[in-house]
Amino acid sequence: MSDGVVKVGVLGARGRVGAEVCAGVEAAADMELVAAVDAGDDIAALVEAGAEAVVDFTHPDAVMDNLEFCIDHGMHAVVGTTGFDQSRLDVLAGWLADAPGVGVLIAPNFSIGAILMMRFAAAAAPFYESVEVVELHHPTKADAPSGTARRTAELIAAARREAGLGPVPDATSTGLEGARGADVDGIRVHGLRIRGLVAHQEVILGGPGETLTIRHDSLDRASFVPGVLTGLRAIGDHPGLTVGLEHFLDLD
Ligand SMILES: NC(=O)C1=CN([C@@H]2O[C@H](COP(=O)(O)OP(=O)(O)OC[C@H]3O[C@@H](n4cnc5c(N)ncnc54)[C@H](OP(=O)(O)O)[C@@H]3O)[C@@H](O)[C@H]2O)C=CC1
Ligand SMILES: O=C(O)C1=N[C@H](C(=O)O)C[C@H](O)C1
Repeated sequence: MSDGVVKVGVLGARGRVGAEVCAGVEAAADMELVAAVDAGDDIAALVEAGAEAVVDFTHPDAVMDNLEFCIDHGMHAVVGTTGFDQSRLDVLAGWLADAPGVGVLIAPNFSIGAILMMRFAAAAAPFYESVEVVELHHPTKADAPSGTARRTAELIAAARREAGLGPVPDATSTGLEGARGADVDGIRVHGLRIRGLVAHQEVILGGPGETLTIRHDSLDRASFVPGVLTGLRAIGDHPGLTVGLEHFLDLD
């Protein structure tokens, strides 16, 4: 980074998103792709290649070991891989406390539209009695519900609490288990897995006589790349743990 060119390593480089990220880094004038690592490769290649910042789009089961390695070796990390609950974030914060100067960005979604969708949903939440989240993805997705849906539900729940709203109305009903989706912080989240889809989400809010639907569609994984590059450009100046790309964007 000293000469203004970030030396980047990518973990999950042969995956659906990782391959797009490699192409984006190679096309960026202020970055150099020094290591492309996938399952079965030696992660030490990142150190040997002199990577300053590492992008991780791997798997929820792999990402913590990868991050421990990166932090131990003084490399910043920009992470799209999902599966981060509070206990994982606490572990990361603990590792980072022993690695001054190292920055890690965890972003549930790198697409600008998804970030705005979450923001709009949180802004609308105090005005509606009812709200549910529906995420729709390709059937080879590793996790359910999506990281974005979890984060959206948490943001909505926080906005409702802040506004003094009670629980969403829902008669205690009997029926098939699962029919009402998952409960994330009191907000119902429904996951659909459909061949042909990429990554999509609707937030449906309702009050007396009206509904508001906020929808975002990632139609191509290229939608995640500009956000990843933004994260790579910013992470060296943000030591410690950052959750959400919105902290590196000028949205106000
Ligand atoms: N935050 C965001 O904006 C986005 C996040 N994601 C998330 O990113 C993750 C990856 O998604 P996607 O690209 O679709 O998944 P893919 O399965 O297409 O790609 C993951 C790649 O990582 C490889 N891999 C697995 N373990 C390791 C490891 N320890 N080291 C290096 N490489 C490894 C896999 O190899 P193999 O197949 O052999 O296991 C595969 O090539 C998921 O958690 C997904 O939810 C996805 C899109 C956007
Ligand atoms: O696996 C995916 O594809 C995606 N994962 C992320 C998530 O779980 O939110 C981001 C986006 O939805 C695509």
